[in-house]
Amino acid sequence: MSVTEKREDYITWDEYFMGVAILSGKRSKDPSTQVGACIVSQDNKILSMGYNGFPKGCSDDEFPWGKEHEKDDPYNAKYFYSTHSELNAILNYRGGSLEGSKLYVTLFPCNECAKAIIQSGIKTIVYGSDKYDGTPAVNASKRMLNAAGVRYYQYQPTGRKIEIEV
Ligand SMILES: O=c1ccn([C@H]2C[C@H](O)[C@@H](COP(=O)(O)O)O2)c(=O)[nH]1
Ligand SMILES: [Zn+2]
Repeated sequence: MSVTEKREDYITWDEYFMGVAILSGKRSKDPSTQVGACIVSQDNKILSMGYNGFPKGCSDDEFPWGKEHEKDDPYNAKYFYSTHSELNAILNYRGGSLEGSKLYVTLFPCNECAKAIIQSGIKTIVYGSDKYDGTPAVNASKRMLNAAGVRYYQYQPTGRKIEIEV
């Protein structure tokens, strides 16, 4: 029997782009927090993706992944070295302007990412976790995003399970 009706259980744009951001985060080698990002145009085209990791040439096997020495020995902790997923997504874009685009990201952007987001022209952020809400970095981020008129809202999970075999 041939099927002629349109499928109705296809995923929404938000599920699609947050799903891509989550999948991108699966590339991260960070043992504690994996973050993925996906930048989308106003007409729903994926422009760029990124995840948190060390810059090119900085070996995942040689640079430190720990965070416990953050205060007493920052040289041997990850924070000086990891490029955040949002910044990687912005830097990975080779097509020109990101003006008016939308960012899907699995963790609320820090203050450093907020600066890059604002300056690149991204106008909307859809974020997943806000686990660092209330920290100085996220407070500063929200302060700048609010001042710059960048809209942000938390992704509401639909509970849909998407299984892929790779
Ligand atoms: O805006 C952000 C903030 C953080 N990240 C990355 C940077 C690190 O690799 C982890 C955070 O590690 P913790 O162990 O949770 O401190 O997340 C990011 O990509 N974007
Ligand atoms: Zn950041």
